[in-house]
Amino acid sequence: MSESFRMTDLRAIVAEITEEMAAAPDRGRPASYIPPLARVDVGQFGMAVVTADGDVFTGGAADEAFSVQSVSKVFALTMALGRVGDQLWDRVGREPSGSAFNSIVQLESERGIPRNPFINAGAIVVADVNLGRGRPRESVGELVRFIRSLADDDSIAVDAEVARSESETGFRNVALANYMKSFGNLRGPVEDVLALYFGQCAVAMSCRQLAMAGRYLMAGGVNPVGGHRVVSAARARRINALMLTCGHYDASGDFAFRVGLPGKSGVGGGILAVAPGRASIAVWSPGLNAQGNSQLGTLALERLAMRTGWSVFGRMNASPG
Ligand SMILES: NC(=O)CC[C@H](N)C(=O)O
Repeated sequence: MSESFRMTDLRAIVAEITEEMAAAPDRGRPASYIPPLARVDVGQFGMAVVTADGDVFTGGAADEAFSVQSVSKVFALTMALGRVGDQLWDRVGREPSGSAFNSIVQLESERGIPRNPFINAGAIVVADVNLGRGRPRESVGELVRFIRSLADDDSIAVDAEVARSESETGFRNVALANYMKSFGNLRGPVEDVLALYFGQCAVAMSCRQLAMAGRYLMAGGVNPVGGHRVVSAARARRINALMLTCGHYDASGDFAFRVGLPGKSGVGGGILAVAPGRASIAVWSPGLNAQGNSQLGTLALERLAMRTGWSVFGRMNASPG
Protein backbone atom coordinates (compact mmCIF):
# COMPACT_ATOMS: atom_id res chain seq x y z
CA MET A 1 0.00 0.00 0.00
CA SER A 2 1.41 3.37 -0.94
CA GLU A 3 1.68 6.05 1.71
CA SER A 4 -0.56 9.08 1.42
CA PHE A 5 2.43 11.30 2.15
CA ARG A 6 6.12 11.14 1.36
CA MET A 7 8.38 9.84 4.12
CA THR A 8 10.42 13.02 3.75
CA ASP A 9 7.32 14.85 4.95
CA LEU A 10 7.35 13.02 8.24
CA ARG A 11 10.02 15.31 9.62
CA ALA A 12 7.81 18.30 8.80
CA ILE A 13 4.70 16.65 10.25
CA VAL A 14 6.47 15.93 13.55
CA ALA A 15 7.84 19.48 13.71
CA GLU A 16 4.43 20.94 12.96
CA ILE A 17 2.64 18.89 15.62
CA THR A 18 5.35 19.75 18.17
CA GLU A 19 4.83 23.44 17.47
CA GLU A 20 1.06 23.11 17.78
CA MET A 21 1.39 21.29 21.09
CA ALA A 22 3.64 24.02 22.49
CA ALA A 23 0.80 26.47 21.96
CA ALA A 24 -2.06 24.20 23.08
CA PRO A 25 -4.12 25.89 25.79
CA ASP A 26 -5.75 22.84 27.40
CA ARG A 27 -2.91 20.74 28.76
CA GLY A 28 -4.65 18.60 31.42
CA ARG A 29 -3.28 18.00 34.91
CA PRO A 30 -0.40 15.83 36.08
CA ALA A 31 -1.18 12.80 38.24
CA SER A 32 -1.44 14.07 41.80
CA TYR A 33 -1.66 10.76 43.66
CA ILE A 34 2.00 9.94 43.06
CA PRO A 35 3.81 12.93 44.64
CA PRO A 36 6.92 13.10 42.39
CA LEU A 37 4.67 13.05 39.30
CA ALA A 38 2.59 15.95 40.61
CA ARG A 39 5.67 18.19 40.44
CA VAL A 40 6.40 17.65 36.74
CA ASP A 41 5.91 20.77 34.56
CA VAL A 42 2.81 20.41 32.34
CA GLY A 43 4.36 22.76 29.78
CA GLN A 44 6.47 19.93 28.39
CA PHE A 45 5.84 17.89 25.26
CA GLY A 46 7.99 15.39 23.41
CA MET A 47 7.53 13.07 20.48
CA ALA A 48 9.56 10.40 18.66
CA VAL A 49 8.67 8.41 15.57
CA VAL A 50 10.82 5.43 14.56
CA THR A 51 9.93 4.12 11.12
CA ALA A 52 10.13 0.57 9.82
CA ASP A 53 13.19 1.65 7.83
CA GLY A 54 14.93 2.80 11.01
CA ASP A 55 14.58 6.55 10.50
CA VAL A 56 13.97 8.50 13.70
CA PHE A 57 12.10 11.79 13.78
CA THR A 58 11.81 13.69 17.04
CA GLY A 59 10.22 16.86 18.33
CA GLY A 60 10.27 18.86 21.57
CA ALA A 61 11.52 17.17 24.72
CA ALA A 62 12.01 13.80 22.99
CA ASP A 63 15.14 13.05 25.00
CA GLU A 64 13.77 14.00 28.41
CA ALA A 65 13.25 10.93 30.62
CA PHE A 66 9.83 10.60 32.29
CA SER A 67 8.13 7.96 34.40
CA VAL A 68 6.70 5.42 31.96
CA GLN A 69 4.25 4.06 34.55
CA SER A 70 1.65 1.87 32.85
CA VAL A 71 3.40 1.87 29.49
CA SER A 72 5.73 -0.63 31.20
CA LYS A 73 2.78 -3.06 31.28
CA VAL A 74 3.36 -3.77 27.57
CA PHE A 75 6.92 -4.98 28.20
CA ALA A 76 5.92 -6.83 31.38
CA LEU A 77 3.14 -8.60 29.46
CA THR A 78 5.57 -9.55 26.70
CA MET A 79 7.88 -11.07 29.32
CA ALA A 80 5.09 -12.91 31.11
CA LEU A 81 3.84 -14.43 27.85
CA GLY A 82 7.39 -15.58 27.22
CA ARG A 83 7.41 -17.32 30.59
CA VAL A 84 4.01 -19.00 30.68
CA GLY A 85 2.51 -18.52 27.20
CA ASP A 86 -1.25 -18.90 26.88
CA GLN A 87 -1.55 -20.15 30.46
CA LEU A 88 -1.55 -16.48 31.39
CA TRP A 89 -5.14 -16.28 30.11
CA ASP A 90 -6.34 -18.62 32.86
CA ARG A 91 -5.54 -15.84 35.31
CA VAL A 92 -6.18 -12.62 33.33
CA GLY A 93 -8.91 -11.76 30.82
CA ARG A 94 -8.69 -10.11 27.44
CA GLU A 95 -11.68 -7.79 27.50
CA PRO A 96 -11.81 -4.05 27.96
CA SER A 97 -12.97 -3.23 31.47
CA GLY A 98 -14.87 -0.03 30.77
CA SER A 99 -13.76 1.16 34.18
CA ALA A 100 -10.88 3.14 35.63
CA PHE A 101 -7.33 1.75 35.61
CA ASN A 102 -7.33 1.26 39.37
CA SER A 103 -10.92 0.04 39.79
CA ILE A 104 -11.69 -2.86 42.11
CA VAL A 105 -15.43 -3.33 41.38
CA GLN A 106 -15.35 -6.10 38.77
CA LEU A 107 -12.91 -8.19 40.77
CA GLU A 108 -15.59 -9.35 43.21
CA SER A 109 -18.11 -10.69 40.69
CA GLU A 110 -15.33 -12.03 38.47
CA ARG A 111 -13.69 -13.87 41.35
CA GLY A 112 -10.32 -12.20 41.37
CA ILE A 113 -9.65 -12.59 37.62
CA PRO A 114 -8.86 -9.12 36.21
CA ARG A 115 -10.45 -8.17 32.90
CA ASN A 116 -7.18 -7.53 31.08
CA PRO A 117 -3.41 -7.24 31.63
CA PHE A 118 -3.37 -3.43 31.34
CA ILE A 119 -5.63 -2.37 34.20
CA ASN A 120 -3.69 -2.30 37.45
CA ALA A 121 -5.19 -5.54 38.77
CA GLY A 122 -4.20 -7.38 35.59
CA ALA A 123 -0.71 -5.92 35.61
CA ILE A 124 -0.29 -7.04 39.21
CA VAL A 125 -1.08 -10.64 38.15
CA VAL A 126 1.41 -10.24 35.30
CA ALA A 127 3.98 -9.04 37.87
CA ASP A 128 3.25 -12.15 39.95
CA VAL A 129 3.99 -14.31 36.88
CA ASN A 130 7.22 -12.42 36.19
CA LEU A 131 8.26 -12.68 39.83
CA GLY A 132 7.90 -16.46 39.78
CA ARG A 133 9.79 -17.72 42.77
CA GLY A 134 12.31 -14.94 42.51
CA ARG A 135 12.96 -11.76 44.41
CA PRO A 136 11.53 -8.41 43.36
CA ARG A 137 14.90 -6.68 42.98
CA GLU A 138 16.14 -9.31 40.53
CA SER A 139 12.83 -9.37 38.66
CA VAL A 140 12.84 -5.59 38.24
CA GLY A 141 16.42 -5.94 36.98
CA GLU A 142 15.35 -8.60 34.50
CA LEU A 143 12.58 -6.38 33.13
CA VAL A 144 14.89 -3.36 32.87
CA ARG A 145 17.44 -5.47 30.97
CA PHE A 146 14.71 -6.64 28.63
CA ILE A 147 13.61 -3.04 27.97
CA ARG A 148 17.25 -1.98 27.46
CA SER A 149 17.75 -4.70 24.89
CA LEU A 150 14.55 -3.71 23.05
CA ALA A 151 15.58 -0.06 22.98
CA ASP A 152 19.26 -0.78 22.35
CA ASP A 153 20.06 1.56 25.20
CA ASP A 154 21.79 0.58 28.43
CA SER A 155 21.17 3.89 30.15
CA ILE A 156 17.51 3.07 30.89
CA ALA A 157 16.91 2.70 34.64
CA VAL A 158 14.38 2.82 37.46
CA ASP A 159 13.73 6.15 39.18
CA ALA A 160 14.14 5.03 42.78
CA GLU A 161 12.32 8.03 44.22
CA VAL A 162 9.19 7.30 42.17
CA ALA A 163 9.31 3.61 43.13
CA ARG A 164 9.63 4.49 46.81
CA SER A 165 6.89 7.07 46.64
CA GLU A 166 4.50 4.60 45.01
CA SER A 167 5.15 1.96 47.59
CA GLU A 168 4.40 4.53 50.31
CA THR A 169 1.19 5.82 48.72
CA GLY A 170 -0.11 2.96 46.55
CA PHE A 171 -2.87 1.89 48.92
CA ARG A 172 -5.25 0.97 46.14
CA ASN A 173 -2.74 -1.30 44.52
CA VAL A 174 -2.15 -2.91 47.92
CA ALA A 175 -5.92 -3.44 48.17
CA LEU A 176 -6.13 -4.92 44.65
CA ALA A 177 -3.24 -7.29 45.31
CA ASN A 178 -4.63 -8.48 48.63
CA TYR A 179 -8.07 -8.93 47.14
CA MET A 180 -6.74 -11.10 44.32
CA LYS A 181 -4.60 -13.01 46.78
CA SER A 182 -7.79 -13.86 48.69
CA PHE A 183 -9.12 -15.50 45.50
CA GLY A 184 -5.88 -17.41 45.03
CA ASN A 185 -4.85 -15.44 41.93
CA LEU A 186 -1.48 -14.32 43.30
CA ARG A 187 1.18 -16.94 44.04
CA GLY A 188 3.95 -14.77 45.44
CA PRO A 189 3.90 -12.68 48.63
CA VAL A 190 1.82 -9.51 48.08
CA GLU A 191 4.73 -7.34 49.21
CA ASP A 192 7.13 -8.84 46.68
CA VAL A 193 4.66 -8.73 43.79
CA LEU A 194 3.97 -5.06 44.50
CA ALA A 195 7.66 -4.24 44.83
CA LEU A 196 8.11 -5.57 41.30
CA TYR A 197 5.00 -3.74 40.06
CA PHE A 198 6.08 -0.41 41.58
CA GLY A 199 9.63 -0.88 40.29
CA GLN A 200 8.43 -1.51 36.75
CA CYS A 201 6.09 1.51 36.81
CA ALA A 202 9.01 3.69 37.95
CA VAL A 203 11.18 2.92 34.91
CA ALA A 204 12.21 6.24 33.40
CA MET A 205 12.52 6.58 29.62
CA SER A 206 12.48 9.27 26.98
CA CYS A 207 10.17 9.29 23.96
CA ARG A 208 13.11 8.26 21.78
CA GLN A 209 13.90 5.27 24.04
CA LEU A 210 10.25 4.25 24.26
CA ALA A 211 9.68 4.41 20.51
CA MET A 212 12.85 2.36 19.99
CA ALA A 213 11.69 -0.20 22.56
CA GLY A 214 8.33 -0.56 20.76
CA ARG A 215 9.83 -1.41 17.38
CA TYR A 216 9.13 -5.14 17.66
CA LEU A 217 5.39 -4.41 17.82
CA MET A 218 5.35 -2.58 14.47
CA ALA A 219 7.51 -5.18 12.77
CA GLY A 220 5.71 -8.49 13.37
CA GLY A 221 7.66 -9.30 16.53
CA VAL A 222 11.11 -8.68 15.10
CA ASN A 223 13.45 -5.89 16.13
CA PRO A 224 14.02 -4.44 12.66
CA VAL A 225 17.65 -3.58 13.39
CA GLY A 226 19.64 -6.78 13.32
CA GLY A 227 16.49 -8.84 12.72
CA HIS A 228 16.38 -10.25 16.24
CA ARG A 229 13.03 -11.94 16.93
CA VAL A 230 11.48 -10.78 20.20
CA VAL A 231 8.12 -12.57 19.91
CA SER A 232 6.26 -14.45 17.20
CA ALA A 233 4.26 -12.43 14.67
CA ALA A 234 1.06 -13.86 16.17
CA ARG A 235 2.03 -12.68 19.63
CA ALA A 236 2.95 -9.19 18.44
CA ARG A 237 -0.42 -8.96 16.72
CA ARG A 238 -2.22 -10.02 19.88
CA ILE A 239 -0.33 -7.56 22.08
CA ASN A 240 -1.29 -4.83 19.60
CA ALA A 241 -4.92 -5.98 19.80
CA LEU A 242 -4.85 -5.72 23.58
CA MET A 243 -3.27 -2.28 23.38
CA LEU A 244 -6.01 -1.14 21.03
CA THR A 245 -8.89 -2.53 23.09
CA CYS A 246 -7.56 -2.02 26.63
CA GLY A 247 -4.51 0.28 26.48
CA HIS A 248 -6.37 3.43 27.53
CA TYR A 249 -8.71 1.92 30.15
CA ASP A 250 -12.18 3.44 29.97
CA ALA A 251 -11.02 5.75 27.19
CA SER A 252 -9.83 2.92 24.92
CA GLY A 253 -12.86 3.29 22.66
CA ASP A 254 -12.29 7.00 22.38
CA PHE A 255 -8.59 6.51 21.62
CA ALA A 256 -9.44 4.00 18.86
CA PHE A 257 -12.03 6.41 17.50
CA ARG A 258 -9.70 9.40 17.48
CA VAL A 259 -6.30 7.82 16.76
CA GLY A 260 -7.04 4.39 15.33
CA LEU A 261 -3.77 2.80 16.45
CA PRO A 262 -2.85 0.37 19.24
CA GLY A 263 -1.58 2.47 22.13
CA LYS A 264 -0.64 2.19 25.77
CA SER A 265 -0.73 5.13 28.12
CA GLY A 266 0.77 5.79 31.54
CA VAL A 267 -0.06 8.33 34.26
CA GLY A 268 3.40 9.85 33.75
CA GLY A 269 1.91 11.27 30.54
CA GLY A 270 3.60 8.93 28.08
CA ILE A 271 1.91 6.95 25.31
CA LEU A 272 3.46 4.26 23.12
CA ALA A 273 1.56 3.82 19.85
CA VAL A 274 2.12 1.33 17.05
CA ALA A 275 1.41 1.77 13.36
CA PRO A 276 1.89 -1.83 12.21
CA GLY A 277 4.37 -2.12 9.36
CA ARG A 278 5.09 1.59 9.53
CA ALA A 279 6.25 3.08 12.78
CA SER A 280 6.67 2.90 16.54
CA ILE A 281 5.69 6.20 18.10
CA ALA A 282 6.08 7.66 21.58
CA VAL A 283 4.63 10.91 22.86
CA TRP A 284 4.87 12.53 26.25
CA SER A 285 3.13 15.39 27.96
CA PRO A 286 2.49 15.12 31.70
CA GLY A 287 -0.97 16.73 31.82
CA LEU A 288 -3.69 14.07 31.90
CA ASN A 289 -7.35 13.97 30.92
CA ALA A 290 -10.13 12.69 33.20
CA GLN A 291 -9.30 9.05 32.41
CA GLY A 292 -5.64 9.46 33.33
CA ASN A 293 -4.29 9.52 29.76
CA SER A 294 -2.06 12.26 28.37
CA GLN A 295 -4.21 15.10 27.08
CA LEU A 296 -1.73 16.46 24.53
CA GLY A 297 -0.20 13.06 23.84
CA THR A 298 -3.58 11.85 22.59
CA LEU A 299 -4.14 15.01 20.55
CA ALA A 300 -0.67 14.77 19.00
CA LEU A 301 -1.26 11.14 17.99
CA GLU A 302 -4.66 12.02 16.58
CA ARG A 303 -3.03 14.66 14.37
CA LEU A 304 -0.16 12.36 13.40
CA ALA A 305 -2.61 9.63 12.38
CA MET A 306 -4.69 12.13 10.41
CA ARG A 307 -1.72 13.62 8.56
CA THR A 308 0.10 10.38 7.79
CA GLY A 309 -3.00 8.31 7.10
CA TRP A 310 -1.71 5.69 9.54
CA SER A 311 -4.56 3.76 11.13
CA VAL A 312 -5.44 0.11 11.53
CA PHE A 313 -8.95 0.97 10.32
CA GLY A 314 -8.07 2.55 6.98
CA ARG A 315 -7.23 6.02 5.86
CA MET A 316 -8.65 9.14 7.46
CA ASN A 317 -7.27 11.75 5.10
CA ALA A 318 -9.22 12.34 1.95
CA SER A 319 -6.42 13.18 -0.45
CA PRO A 320 -4.60 10.09 -1.78
CA GLY A 321 -0.89 10.58 -2.45
N1 LIG B 1 -2.23 4.29 34.70
C1 LIG B 1 -1.06 4.16 35.26
O1 LIG B 1 -0.04 4.54 34.71
C2 LIG B 1 -1.09 3.62 36.64
C3 LIG B 1 0.27 3.16 37.14
C4 LIG B 1 0.53 3.56 38.55
N2 LIG B 1 1.83 3.11 38.94
C5 LIG B 1 -0.50 2.96 39.48
O2 LIG B 1 -0.35 1.85 39.81
O3 LIG B 1 -1.46 3.57 39.88
